[in-house]
Amino acid sequence: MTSALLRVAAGGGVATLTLDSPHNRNALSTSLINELSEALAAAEADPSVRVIVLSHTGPVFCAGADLKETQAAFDGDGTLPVVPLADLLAALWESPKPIVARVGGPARAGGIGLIAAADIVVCATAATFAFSEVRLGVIPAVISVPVRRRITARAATELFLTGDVFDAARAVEIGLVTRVTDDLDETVRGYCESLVKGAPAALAGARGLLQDVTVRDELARMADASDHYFRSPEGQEGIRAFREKRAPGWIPRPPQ
Ligand SMILES: C/C(=C\C(=O)SCCNC(=O)CCNC(=O)[C@H](O)C(C)(C)COP(=O)(O)OP(=O)(O)OC[C@H]1O[C@@H](n2cnc3c(N)ncnc32)[C@H](O)[C@@H]1OP(=O)(O)O)CC(=O)O
Repeated sequence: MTSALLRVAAGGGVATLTLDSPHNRNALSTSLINELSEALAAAEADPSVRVIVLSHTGPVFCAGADLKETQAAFDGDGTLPVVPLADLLAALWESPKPIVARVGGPARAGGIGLIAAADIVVCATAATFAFSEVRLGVIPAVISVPVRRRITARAATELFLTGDVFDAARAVEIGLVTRVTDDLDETVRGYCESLVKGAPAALAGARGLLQDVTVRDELARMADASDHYFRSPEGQEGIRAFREKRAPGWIPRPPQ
């Protein structure tokens, strides 16, 4: 399956799902999320596929939730992508097949959710990361579910609260990324060659050792929390400011 937003290629036991919406930095629209979910299900159902690679075209791995689509939802003409994103992250987390992420450039917010759900993450030296949600008036709710299972609590606290950009070396240090290299394709190929040597049922079982059964329920709860913040006055101001390319104007107020 190849569509307007996603390219799918298979060969040598590897299915590569390539985010292909470089004009908006592979932002996670509902359509792209649904296409990823369908391609993931197809790869899982195909016995010739032993390993799944998440990749991208363009300079950016993934800019997180599609903030322009989000605005359309506020205007009554669209949907928020957080519920389908929660379902996609649950499916990635529970997949019986190993997943390798090939990250050639920046990842932000929801894009880091995809990375955290992968088993092995190979990134370029120039890749950068940020949990930018609080700067937009929203929270890293859905993505916190896989991310908190990868990185230390100290790092999650610092990075979720500051929203600061961090580099590839820091991403390895905190456990988000497996390997930093400028030989991205060769390194990904090497991991895939190792993974296809494993017995399929044993690989699924080994992956299962690292999965915990609470993830799907937690993701559903976090999708509700995320939806709340996206629709809040702060969320709407942050996203409007992004669209209008200006700094948001936060109005201090007591907690709700
Ligand atoms: C899942 C949950 C929350 C979220 O995910 S909230 C989303 C948070 N995402 C961000 O804060 C990223 C915003 N984007 C950037 O910071 C930068 O674009 C970039 C990723 C660092 C790339 O920079 P670059 O300079 O290469 O590109 P431009 O900024 O010039 O963007 C080009 C083009 O793409 C549009 N765009 C970028 N990001 C998005 C986006 N997220 N949604 C929609 N569109 C995006 C940008 O507007 C430009 O378009 P033009 O029309 O050309 O202006 C919540 C939970 O976890 O629960």
